Amino acid sequence: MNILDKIIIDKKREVILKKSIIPITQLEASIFFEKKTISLSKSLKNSTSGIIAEHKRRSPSKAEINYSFTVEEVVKGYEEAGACGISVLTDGKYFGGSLDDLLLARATVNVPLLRKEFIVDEYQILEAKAHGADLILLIAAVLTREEIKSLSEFAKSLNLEVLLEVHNQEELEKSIMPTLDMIGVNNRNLKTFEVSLDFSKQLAAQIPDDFVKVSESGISSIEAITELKPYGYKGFLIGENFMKTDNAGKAAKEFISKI
Ligand SMILES: O=P(O)(O)OC[C@@H](O)[C@@H](O)c1c[nH]c2ccccc12
Repeated sequence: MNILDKIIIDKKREVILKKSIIPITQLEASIFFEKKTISLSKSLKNSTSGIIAEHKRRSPSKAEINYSFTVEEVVKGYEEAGACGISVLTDGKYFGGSLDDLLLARATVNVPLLRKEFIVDEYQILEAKAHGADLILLIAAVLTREEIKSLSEFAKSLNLEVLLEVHNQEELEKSIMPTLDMIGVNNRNLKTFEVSLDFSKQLAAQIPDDFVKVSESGISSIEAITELKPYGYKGFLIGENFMKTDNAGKAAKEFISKI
C-alpha cells in the first residue's frame, strides 16, 4: 500500500471519530461562519509574485523541517513578506499540523488562508470554515469525479474557494468542472515522492484558461518561477524551501523581493 492510501484510511477513521465528538451545530456556531472570505484566485490574478507560502512542520517525505518558530511568527512573516496567500497544513499524524494552527493563523493575518488537508468528507469543509479558512484543497488522486463535484459545490455554498490538485492528465480530465476556482499541479507524486517541475510544464496546456493555474511543491529557486510563468502559472505553492530555514518569514521575504 502506498503512503497516500494509508493517509486516506487514517483520515476516514479520524473524521468518523471527530463527527462523534464535535457536532456540526457546534462548528456552525463559530464566528467565522459570519465572516466574509478573502479570494485567493483574485489575489493571484493581480499579483506579480503569486507566492502561496506554506506552514509545514514535517512531512512523510521529510521527517522534520522546522520547529523553532510558532505558527503565528511564521504566518506573520509570510504576510509581511508579501505572500498572496498562506497554506496551513492541518493533518496531525503525517504533517504535525492541527486545526488550532489554522485558527492561530486566522487570528494573526488578513491574507487568504488555505486549509491544507486530505478532504474526504463535507464535515472537514465545515471545520475549515469554522476555523477561518478562505479556501480548501481537493486532491483528485483520492476522490472520484462525483466526490469532487459534491465537495466543491458544498465548499462554494459556504463561500470557500476551491483549489483542485492534480498530478497527471487522467486526474485533470476527470476533474474539470465549473465549481473549481484554481487548478494546482503537484510537482510531487504523493505516492512515490518523485519531484519534477516537468509535471507542471506537461499539464499546463490542458488546463482551461478559466482556472487560475498553480504550481505546487519542489519549488526552491527564482529560476523555477521564471521557467513556469510562460506556461501560464499564476500561483506558486512553496513550503519546505521556506520552512527549512531558521526564519521562514525572512526567507520568503528575500525570495519574493527577487521575483
Ligand atoms: O514543501 P514543498 O515541496 O514546497 O510543497 C508545498 C506543498 O505543495 C506540499 O506540501 C503539498 C502539495 N499538495 C499536498 C497535499 C497534501 C499535503 C501536502 C501537499
